[in-house]
Amino acid sequence: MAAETASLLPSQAFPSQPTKISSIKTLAESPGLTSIPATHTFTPDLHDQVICVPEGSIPVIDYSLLISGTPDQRSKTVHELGRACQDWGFFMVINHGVPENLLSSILDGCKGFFDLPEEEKQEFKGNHVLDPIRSGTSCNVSVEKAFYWRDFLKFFVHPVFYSPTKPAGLSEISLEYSQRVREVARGLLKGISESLGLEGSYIDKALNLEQGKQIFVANLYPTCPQPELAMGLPPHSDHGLLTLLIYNGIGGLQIQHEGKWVNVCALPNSFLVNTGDHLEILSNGRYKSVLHRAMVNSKATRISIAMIHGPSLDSVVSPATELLVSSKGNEPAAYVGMKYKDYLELQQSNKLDGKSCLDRVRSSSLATASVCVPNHEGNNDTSMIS
Ligand SMILES: O=C(O)CCC(=O)C(=O)O
Ligand SMILES: [Fe+2]
Repeated sequence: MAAETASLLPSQAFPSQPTKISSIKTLAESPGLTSIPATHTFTPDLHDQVICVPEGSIPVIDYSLLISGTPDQRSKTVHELGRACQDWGFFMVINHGVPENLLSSILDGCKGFFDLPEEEKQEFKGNHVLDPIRSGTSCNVSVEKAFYWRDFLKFFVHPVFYSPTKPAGLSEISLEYSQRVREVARGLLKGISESLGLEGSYIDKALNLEQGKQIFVANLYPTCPQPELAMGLPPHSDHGLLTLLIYNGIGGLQIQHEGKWVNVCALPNSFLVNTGDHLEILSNGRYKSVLHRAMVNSKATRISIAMIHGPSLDSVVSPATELLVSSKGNEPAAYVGMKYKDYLELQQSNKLDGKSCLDRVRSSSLATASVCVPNHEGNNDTSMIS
């Protein structure tokens, strides 16, 4: 077993075949582990400068004002949402109405999944990026060169609800959690539509959110003996419109703001929300998706749950035409239309690499670039989008 070998060998002698390490959890729990395998080592420049921003600089949105505030409070909150999306691509949401005990139960449920014996987790391994339930380690071990200090469980919860059948109770709690979070995401997207000068229901209708894809992603970052050499998740943007994230009180999320990395600490009982690539596309670049990454530590295991909210799989997403025409003249569309399903496959089948997936649908890159859309056998067919 990889775990037993791991404690006996120096880091250079770890198996170069990453698939031998079935989970970081097993590896991290191997007795006497003092170094990490070369396969999981990142060059230090990824741990570049992190800055501290003054307390209170990260935008906070009071959801209750958006839903049941006075007209003045509502329009002020819509304005704040717009500023947060434009200046940060990131904000915290308080007073969202999702009960605190549901947040702790869902985090416990995910811990229960990661604590299952390896063979039981393997039952939910999945093969293809669009399989409705997948669990594993790193991100996409077939294309990555260095592997992340992270195990994951992903499952699709809308429009059709899937969930692992183990551990007992996870399915029920994740159904309730998904529904409650989805409601909040739709409320936020309504406010975001308005902040763009569009009708409140614009995004909902244009991207068919009634059938919107919602993906539950649980991340486990075990303690790491050399956290300065490891990466929980490398810099990336999320593919959807909005991601709502919670975690178990152990920090590690960093977002990029004005070119610098900023540590994020959630206010108690809040959601951390980041804007995704499809909000950037729809808004024609007014609201850029935020780069973020997850760091690991040597003291405590971190669990996070990212809930990704995207368009329906069949929606072809392009910039809102209403944003391209104004009294000042026409603005060119900065992105070409692509079916969300194809984008999702593209991003999930490639290594996580900043915003490289979004770069492929930028209009400016079209003259020179071709777009690789993986087929269902996982091979890459190169096709030009036009
Ligand atoms: O664990 C975190 O804080 C970030 C997770 C994340 O970025 C993701 O799952 O896409
Ligand atoms: Fe992410």
